[in-house]
Amino acid sequence: MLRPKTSTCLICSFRATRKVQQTSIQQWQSAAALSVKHLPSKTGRPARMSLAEARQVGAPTSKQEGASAPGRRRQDGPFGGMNLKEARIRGVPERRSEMQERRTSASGSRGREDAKGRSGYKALKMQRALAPVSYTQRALVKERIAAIDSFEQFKLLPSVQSSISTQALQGMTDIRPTPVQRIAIPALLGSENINRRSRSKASAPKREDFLIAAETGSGKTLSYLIPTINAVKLAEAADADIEAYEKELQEEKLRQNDFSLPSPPLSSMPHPTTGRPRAIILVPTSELVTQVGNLVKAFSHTVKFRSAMLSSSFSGKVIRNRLFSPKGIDIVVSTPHLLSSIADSDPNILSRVTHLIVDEADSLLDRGFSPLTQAIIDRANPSLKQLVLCSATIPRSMDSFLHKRFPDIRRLTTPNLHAIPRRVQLGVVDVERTPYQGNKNLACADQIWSIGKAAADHDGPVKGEMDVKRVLVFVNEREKAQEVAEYLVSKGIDALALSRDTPEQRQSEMLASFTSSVPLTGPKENHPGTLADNQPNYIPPGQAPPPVKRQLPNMKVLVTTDLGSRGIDTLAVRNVILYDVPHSTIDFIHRLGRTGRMGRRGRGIVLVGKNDRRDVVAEVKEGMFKGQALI
Ligand SMILES: Nc1ncnc2c1ncn2[C@@H]1O[C@H](COP(=O)(O)OP(=O)(O)OP(=O)(O)O)[C@@H](O)[C@H]1O
Repeated sequence: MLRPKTSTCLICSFRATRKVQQTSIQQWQSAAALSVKHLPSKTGRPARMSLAEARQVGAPTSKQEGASAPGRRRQDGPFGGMNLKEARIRGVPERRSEMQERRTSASGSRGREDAKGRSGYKALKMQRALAPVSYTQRALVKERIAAIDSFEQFKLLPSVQSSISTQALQGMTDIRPTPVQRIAIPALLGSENINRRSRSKASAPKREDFLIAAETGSGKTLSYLIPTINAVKLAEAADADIEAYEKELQEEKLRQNDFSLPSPPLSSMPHPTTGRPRAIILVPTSELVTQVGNLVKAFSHTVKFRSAMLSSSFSGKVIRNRLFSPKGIDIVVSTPHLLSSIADSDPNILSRVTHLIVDEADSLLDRGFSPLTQAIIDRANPSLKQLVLCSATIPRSMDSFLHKRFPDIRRLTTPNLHAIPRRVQLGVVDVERTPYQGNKNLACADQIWSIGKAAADHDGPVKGEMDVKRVLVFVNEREKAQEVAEYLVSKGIDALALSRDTPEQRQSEMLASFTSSVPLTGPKENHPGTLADNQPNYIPPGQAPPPVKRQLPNMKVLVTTDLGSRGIDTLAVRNVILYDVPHSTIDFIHRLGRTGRMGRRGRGIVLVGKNDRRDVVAEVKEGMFKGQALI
C-alpha cells in the first residue's frame, strides 16, 4: 500500500478516536487512489496530481495563508484531511489553552467548595429567595477593592471631595471608602476603562444602568450620592441656560446699583431648574426620605446646590414651594407614590432628570411598588443618563426582572453580599421550654430584662450615669406590633410599637432616638435585676396581674415590622430580637442588618416557637457562623 513519505503521518495524527481513524483512513485511501491514478505515466505525461513533498506537509498553502475562502471549511471534500499536522475534526472541541484550563480548574474547585459548603442549606434551598453570586465574581471584586484605599483616589470636584469628611462623615477620623464605595464610585463617575459590548455597539451616548448591591450598613448611600452630586455640579457648569440666567441676574444687580438709571424690577425669571431637577432619589418610606435627604442637605451646604425632600410628612404647600422654588432645584429625594402623583399633574418635573436612583430597589421593584417605580423610570428615560438601582439583597424575582428589563445593567456587588457578618452573633431561644412554656411575649420580655441587667453591670462613660440600650423587636404582622409593645410595657419596659398604622409624624419621632448615634444615658440607679426577680411569670386564671414592681430603667424598645428594617440607619442599636422567625433569608438579612452596621458588633436573638421553622433558623445560624452568603 502506498504511504505518504512524511514524518507527520496523517494516520498517526488521527489516533484520537476510533471513529476519527476510520474517517481519516477512508479519506487518505481515496486521496491516495486519486494520486496513484495521476502519477506520471509510463508515457512520461505529467501527472495532474501528486503527493506533497514531506517538508511541505502541514505548511500553509498560498490559499491557506490568506483568508480562507468564505463558506468553505478546510476539512470539506475528499482531500480535506490531507497535509495536516493536527486532526481538525468537526464536532470535537478544540484543546483549551493552558491558561483556560487553569482558570476553569480554579473556579471549578471554588464552585465545588461553594456547593459543598452550602450543601447543608436544605431548608433555605426550598425558599430559593436570593439570587446566587458566584465566588469567582466575588474573588475578582476583592482584587479591585484592594487597589483603592482613599477617597482621594476618586476623580471628584474639590468641593465634593472635601465635603465627604466635613459634611457626610463629620467628626470621623481615618476616613476610608468602604468596599461598596470603592467599587461603585469609580464606576458611576465613569472613570473606569471598561470595554463594554453595549458601549462599543452604539456610538451615541447611551443610558448607563447600574445595580449596586452590598451588605446592610456598608455605606451604599454615599456610594451613589457622591458621584451623583459630582455629576450634578459638572452639568451645572456646562449648562448654557444657567449661564445665561446668571448673566442676566448679574446685569440686573448692576443696573439696580446704578442710581443714574431708573430702578427696574428685579428679574422674576425663574431659575432654569425650577420644578425640573437633575437628579431624583427614590426611597420607599418617609423615614428614608428624611434620612437620605438630610445627608444630601449636608453636602449642599458646602458643594452649593439645592435639594428637596418630598414625602407625605410634609404639607402640599411645603412640597410645592420646595419643588417650584424660583431659586431652582437640583436633587429631589422622594417616595415613588408622591413623585408619580406630582408627575401626573406636572409631567415636566421629570423632563430634565439625568440621574435616577432607586434605593432599596428590592422593595421598590417588588409587586407593590413596581408599577409606580417603572412608570417613573419610563417617564424620565428620554433625558436619563444614569439609572442606579441600589439594594442590600438581590431576590431571585428581582434578578430575573433585571435580566428581562435591563439586560445590560452593570452589577456592582461586594464580596460579602448576602452574608450576615460574623461580628453579629445569633442566639436562639426555644420558647417551648421552661420557663416560657410557649409564651413568646414572656420570652421576649425576659430577654430584654437580661440585656438590661448585663448592661447595668458595666459602668457608663459618665460617672453617675448609665447607658440606655436601644433594642429593636421585629414581628411579621403589624397587628402583633401593638400587642407585643403593650405586653412589654406591662412588664416594666419602655416599649413603643411602630407600624404602618402609626401616624407618619409619630413614626419619625419614634425612630429618631434609634437612628441617632449619640449615646443615650440616664441617672445611675440600682438595677432591679432580672424579670423573674420582679414579675411573677404565672398568673392563675381569673386573677388580675399584680402591679409592676419595678421599671427597667436602662432599656428603650421599639417593636416594629419590616417598616423599620429597610434602610433605617440604626447605628447605635446593638440588640435585635426576632420575635417571629422571618419569612425568608431576605428578611433575615434586612432585620439583622439593623445591628452590626459599619463594622460594629451586634447581637440577634431569635425566638423559636412550636410552629416556627427551626431548620431555617439553624441554617441561618450556621451560615452566619461560617460567614457564608445565605441563599
Ligand atoms: N466610608 C465610611 N466610613 C465610615 N462610616 C461610613 C462610611 N460610609 C458610610 N458610613 C456610615 O455608615 C452608616 C451606614 O451607611 P448607609 O446607611 O449608607 O448603609 P447602607 O449600606 O445603605 O445600609 P442599608 O442596606 O441598611 O440601607 C452611616 O451611618 C454612614 O454615615
